[in-house]
Amino acid sequence: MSEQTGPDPIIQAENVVKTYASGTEILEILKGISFTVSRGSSAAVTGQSGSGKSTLLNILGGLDTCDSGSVRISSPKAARGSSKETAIELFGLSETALTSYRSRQVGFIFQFHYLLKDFTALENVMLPAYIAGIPKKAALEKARVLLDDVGLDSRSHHYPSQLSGGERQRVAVARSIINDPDLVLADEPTGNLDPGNSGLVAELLYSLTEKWGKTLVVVTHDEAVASRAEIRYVLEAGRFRSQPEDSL
Ligand SMILES: Nc1ncnc2c1ncn2[C@@H]1O[C@H](COP(=O)(O)OP(=O)(O)OP(=O)(O)O)[C@@H](O)[C@H]1O
Repeated sequence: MSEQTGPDPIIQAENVVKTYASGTEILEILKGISFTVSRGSSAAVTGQSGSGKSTLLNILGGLDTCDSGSVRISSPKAARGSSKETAIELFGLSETALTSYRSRQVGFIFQFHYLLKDFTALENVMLPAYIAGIPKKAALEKARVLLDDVGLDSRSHHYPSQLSGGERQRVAVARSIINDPDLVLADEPTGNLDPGNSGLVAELLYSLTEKWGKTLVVVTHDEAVASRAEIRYVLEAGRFRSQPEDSL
């Protein structure tokens, strides 16, 4: 177990346990993980294939649930409008509340971009906002600004098949923040890219914290991506190594 405590934690995870059943066997993937991530910081999770990195990220994103433990996600102080802390506990949250959490409070970037092939880059970026109830015109305008920010304004009417791998992933980055989440979770975001495009996407990822004030948790095998994080966690045999590597 390893723990980092910051002044304004956005993630506070305690004793997170996750098992999977495989036939008659119970696989204990996460064996009681505790950690804190400060608002506006970046954290990288590395570890061997199968060590449970995606499982952990999915739990943080409300895409999967843990067997026991606690995962608290707190709201920003400014939004709270008072000094009283408000945090949601993901463990045990209803499916409806989890859906709302996934849609509004967290942005996802995956190894495979999951852009919808029949929609343009602009439409792909705007869709989560539209689905969340923002009127189409306003959602399109927001998407246009974000595509500009990721350097793809000239590609906004291109379909995914007309974009390069790196461009598709930049669209996915823009899409991840269209609903202005505090937290962005990225799972192997450069896993499908050549080194040049990986560098561009890594630059963009870390600008999420530096320019937009987001909190970034990235799972990666890419040392160039992991080395830029403020905190590094290494998953090993269901636990974090005793101390994060290269913590600032
Ligand atoms: N739904 C499931 N049912 C059973 N076992 C699962 C399930 N999902 C994941 N696992 C197992 O849990 C372990 C952790 O998987 P996970 O995808 O979190 O690893 P990872 O560290 O992200 O791996 P990689 O680096 O290869 O993506 C693996 O052994 C995997 O086979």
